[in-house]
Amino acid sequence: MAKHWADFQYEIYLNGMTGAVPRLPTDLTRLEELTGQRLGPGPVGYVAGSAGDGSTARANRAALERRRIVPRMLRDVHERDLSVEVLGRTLPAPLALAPVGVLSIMHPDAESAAARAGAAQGVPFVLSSASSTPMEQVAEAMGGAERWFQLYWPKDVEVARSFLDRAKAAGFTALVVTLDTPLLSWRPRDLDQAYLPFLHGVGTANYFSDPAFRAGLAKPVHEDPDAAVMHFVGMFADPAKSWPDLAFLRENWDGPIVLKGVLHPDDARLAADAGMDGVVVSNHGGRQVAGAIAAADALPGVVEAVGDRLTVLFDSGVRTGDDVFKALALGARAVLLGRPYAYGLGLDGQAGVEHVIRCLLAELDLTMALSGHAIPSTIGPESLMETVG
Ligand SMILES: Cc1cc2nc3c(=O)[nH]c(=O)nc-3n(C[C@H](O)[C@H](O)[C@H](O)COP(=O)(O)O)c2cc1C
Ligand SMILES: CCCCCCCCCCCCCCC(=O)C(=O)O
Repeated sequence: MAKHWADFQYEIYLNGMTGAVPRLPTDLTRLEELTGQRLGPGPVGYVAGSAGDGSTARANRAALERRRIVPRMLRDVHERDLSVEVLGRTLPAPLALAPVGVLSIMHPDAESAAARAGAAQGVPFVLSSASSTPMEQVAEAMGGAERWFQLYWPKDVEVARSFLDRAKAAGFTALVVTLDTPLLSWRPRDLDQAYLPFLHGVGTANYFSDPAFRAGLAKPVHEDPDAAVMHFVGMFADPAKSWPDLAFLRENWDGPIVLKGVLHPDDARLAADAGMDGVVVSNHGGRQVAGAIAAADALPGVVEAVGDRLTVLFDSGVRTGDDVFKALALGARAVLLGRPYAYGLGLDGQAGVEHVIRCLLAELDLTMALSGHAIPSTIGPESLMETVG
């Protein structure tokens, strides 16, 4: 029998019989405010902030909230199974932890704690290129659990090749290539505080530990850290890349490749034509193009264009179990969760991330059951109604 994520609800109420209450709110939309009260303005601004005036991040929420679930009754939802097939693997639920860079600004245990939380709950962890912890160390913290590596495609081809080789050797099974960050966007919350952790050598661990990266330095990192930081800034991404360049990744990575940051159906078609395995429909949580289309509004068009050729994943704005339901109804195979787990980490380390995962999936499980769905594949466009305003 598959795990019933909703059992977390019983657990909480039963613990309450001894007077215990959860350490963190179970309404995950409250985590941002709580994090703001407990952590410094730099880290909180960096994580909670968005591009421009925040309109894309708001649009992400609005596009999900505008769509309402149409529950069905008397459909035998006693036994439920939330598992899904993603990139050739069976996941226990349609969820992965999105790549979130520089997690040490939230908690000293950073990516290792978040990865362990994912591993403990069976949820894949996607490690950012811009992590505070080298990929090998995160992999070790996870044991044999499912992990994917997110590539910020370095300008230097030897560093790119080295990242792919290291990720493969460290047991990362899928490559998630982020396309929407060839440059850092205009982020007023960070600009107003002149806050960018990378310039202090935080979030650069994969680079500073990389032999090909180090080979390009005149002096070792510890002797001239500022030069190492500037070397990182110069090679972090490459705005000159175009679609034919994807052949390099296909030649140098033998597992599944997923392109993250796709919003236009034609880009999704180009991804399929380039031999990719999937796309993440995402606007980077509203952090890159101010004024961009909401990710949930982009999802149906991408699914229609390539749903039969590629695995379509989704992120940007997911905060609740019903948001996950809506993304599935719009055609996503699974969702990636961003900021909420970073807040959980900031508030309570690994336990905080596990709390976030368990709340989200318990709410999804209950939303499915109460709407007449025992498995994700029965959820479809007819499960939603789009409302106006
Ligand atoms: C603090 C922060 C750092 C991020 N770092 C990365 C990153 O290194 N690589 C990447 O592909 N996406 C990164 N993202 C974007 C997430 O992977 C994801 O697309 C986004 O957070 C989803 O939106 P949500 O936060 O509304 O769930 C980052 C997001 C945040 C909030
Ligand atoms: C001397 C100033 C240089 C500014 C250029 C900075 C280049 C480094 C940018 C690293 C960005 C990592 C992004 C992580 C992420 O995805 C996010 O959303 O944040």
